[in-house]
Amino acid sequence: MVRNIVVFGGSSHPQLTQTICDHLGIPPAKILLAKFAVGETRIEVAESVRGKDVFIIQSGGGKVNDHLMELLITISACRTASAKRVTAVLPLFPYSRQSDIPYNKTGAPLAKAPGQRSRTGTYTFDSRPQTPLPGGPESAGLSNGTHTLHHQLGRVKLDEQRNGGSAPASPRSNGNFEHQPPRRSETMESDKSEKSGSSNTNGVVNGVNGTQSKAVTKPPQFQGQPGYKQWVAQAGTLIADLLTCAGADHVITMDLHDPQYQGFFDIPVDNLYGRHLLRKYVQYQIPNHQQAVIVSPDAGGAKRATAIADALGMPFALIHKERRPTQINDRQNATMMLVGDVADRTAILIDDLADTSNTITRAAKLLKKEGATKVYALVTHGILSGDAIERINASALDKVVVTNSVDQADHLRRCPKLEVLEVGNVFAEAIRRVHHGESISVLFDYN
Ligand SMILES: O=P(O)(O)OC[C@H]1O[C@@H](O)[C@H](O)[C@@H]1O
Repeated sequence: MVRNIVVFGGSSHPQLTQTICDHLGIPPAKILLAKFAVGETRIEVAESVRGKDVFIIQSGGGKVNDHLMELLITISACRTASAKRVTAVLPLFPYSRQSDIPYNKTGAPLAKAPGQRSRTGTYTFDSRPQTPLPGGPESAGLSNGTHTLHHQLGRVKLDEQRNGGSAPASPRSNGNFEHQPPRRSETMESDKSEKSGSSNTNGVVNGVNGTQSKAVTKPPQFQGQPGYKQWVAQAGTLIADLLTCAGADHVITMDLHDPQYQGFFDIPVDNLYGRHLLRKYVQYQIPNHQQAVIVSPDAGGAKRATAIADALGMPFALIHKERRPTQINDRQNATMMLVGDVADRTAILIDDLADTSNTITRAAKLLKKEGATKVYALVTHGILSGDAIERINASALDKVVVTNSVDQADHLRRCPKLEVLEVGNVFAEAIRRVHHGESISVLFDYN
């Protein structure tokens, strides 16, 4: 039993809080988690935290924004109630996929404005916004791609003509854009002149009483320039700032989507590894694992997957997500291509998280097509939002193994292919070591 420590659990995962407290030999501290009718979060810390080492357990997933707000308010409450230190324990760190480039399920920045598709045609993640260069695009050597500035402008003009409008901007001879001067229809004359006056060609209005007043010119409408992306939020820094601003002194988490996200914080962040659990599962639960092959479903996860393959001396394969328009042949599944050999082997997909499960189910389809006899997906964070469970049930996946960094009770009921690994003991040990000021590097030792 550890002393002078207080562990609170948010509403995201009460069962994990209980498991952690059981390992620590203390009961979860009393806290009232409620809501006003309007939906605002209301917190009451129901026991003293003065001079105590406080740990607050709250995971991402589910109602992620509510959980985050609940965590921030609880941190703040403990801080103002004179806690000695406040540690936020986030088994799945919310918003960690938005630490750098904005995320959507195709991996592309969320940069398309509604209706922009028709203007930019086959604009893809790999297409760079083309910076206009002096001397025109051709002379600047931009004409070798299919998405040259002129090509895009041509499309814009064509679309505008079809729609009966005019192009939002016209290229000058040097390839730059300029605002078109406001047309007559865009000028708004003063009420008085509208009612009783007339305007001359200089935009000067003659009033009834012979006085002259200037026409009020409507400011030109803002028009995004073709080839430039809309501004998109990068929430990672904001979330880091919110946690520290609320009063967190320390963060404990697991398998951050981007490990470099730790650098966004100016407080210590312990990023525990879920891969130990995944590796042990491969080693002890998958028959003839030495003949199996570890597969990363994308290049971003290759390091994570090769760590397991190397530790167990297993072969490795990679699925390359092709984001550019490409020729589809036998070795491609629409936009996925396998690099490596899985024929007549068990394939084991390793990933940090499954949200919609689109990635792992599509990867499984490709692997079976490439001759894999069985496909496992081993994933640290089983978020499994929306119809992810139905997708898994209908997929070529034989088994999906996740940790309980996110509550899996409902998922387990609905998915016969699902198996859950316990992370409560890992977090309990990290909390114990942090509390006693012991090194936690042993939790990072891989072999
Ligand atoms: O396809 P879903 O399950 O929605 O998203 C999971 C994927 O999105 C990535 O960020 C993860 O690393 C994983 O590869």
